[in-house]
Amino acid sequence: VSIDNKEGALQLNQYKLLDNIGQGSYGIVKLVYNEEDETHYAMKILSKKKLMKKAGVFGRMIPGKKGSANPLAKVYREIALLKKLDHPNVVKLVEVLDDPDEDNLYLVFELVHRGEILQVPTDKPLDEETARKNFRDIVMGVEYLHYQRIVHRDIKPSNLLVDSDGRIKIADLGVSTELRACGELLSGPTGTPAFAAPETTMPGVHYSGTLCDIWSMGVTLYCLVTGRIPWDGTGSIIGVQAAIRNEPLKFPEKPVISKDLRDLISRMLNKNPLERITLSEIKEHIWLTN
Ligand SMILES: COc1ccc(C(=O)/C=C\Nc2cc(OC)c(C(=O)O)cc2Cl)cc1
Repeated sequence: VSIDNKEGALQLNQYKLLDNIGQGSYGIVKLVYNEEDETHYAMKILSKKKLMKKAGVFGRMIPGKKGSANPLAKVYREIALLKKLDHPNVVKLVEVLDDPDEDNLYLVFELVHRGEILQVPTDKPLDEETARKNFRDIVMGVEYLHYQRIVHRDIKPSNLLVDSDGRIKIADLGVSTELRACGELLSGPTGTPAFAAPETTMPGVHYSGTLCDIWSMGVTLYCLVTGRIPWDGTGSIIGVQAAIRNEPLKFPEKPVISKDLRDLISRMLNKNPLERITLSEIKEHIWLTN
């Protein structure tokens, strides 16, 4: 990876780095311009040191030594898997730039032109017709990920990107933390507290990752049509988790939410994962089919 400073803009190989377009716990996402194919992309910049800490291994990375228990091997395997994912409602990883001697890892994704679906909180939530169109895309994308044995574990509006023809692509496929293979039971809190299922907040409780994604989709759908999160427990993480576990779901007076949509959201936000609506049941729900 050659880094140089052509006329003040940072250049990585054939990519000219432009504005910051995304920011999160994972790092940053920059708009980049590929001079070879004259196309813009989104480049997510990850720190290997941070990844290693998250992968639970400390100390120095052994650069390129064969067969070494290279702590980033897991991350590289995950990236290789993500490169194979191909679905219209999932962001497309096109290239990974990695210089063994450098701390940064650069993931190049196809640019999803209109960016995040909605900032929360907002006083301009989506109308139900738009939310229905968008949610159909989200359901298809999540169904594909679950089929590929990937549990997202951090579904929320900021990870839902809108492309130029209004279609939704799911982002943050988990490479910034350990791979999510569903089927295996998971434990421990992950993702964003306000969007995390109650069962993930109980210490030592093992839970099914796919059912947690359904919960997060429910919180996300609630956000899309109300502009707010359902439980905000005075802002502290413990407060949010307690509210999610104990407080009943309430809908605001305004905007008015249809009976069918309230029914669907309530079934996705069932605090008991075993009673929660499943993906195939969601696909048959009257709010999505009528
Ligand atoms: C206003 O115009 C805009 C156009 C595009 C964006 C944008 O792309 C933002 C984030 N992007 C991403 C984030 C990811 O993780 C957190 C991943 C991933 O790791 O899967 C992939 C992508 Cl692309 C923003 C504004």
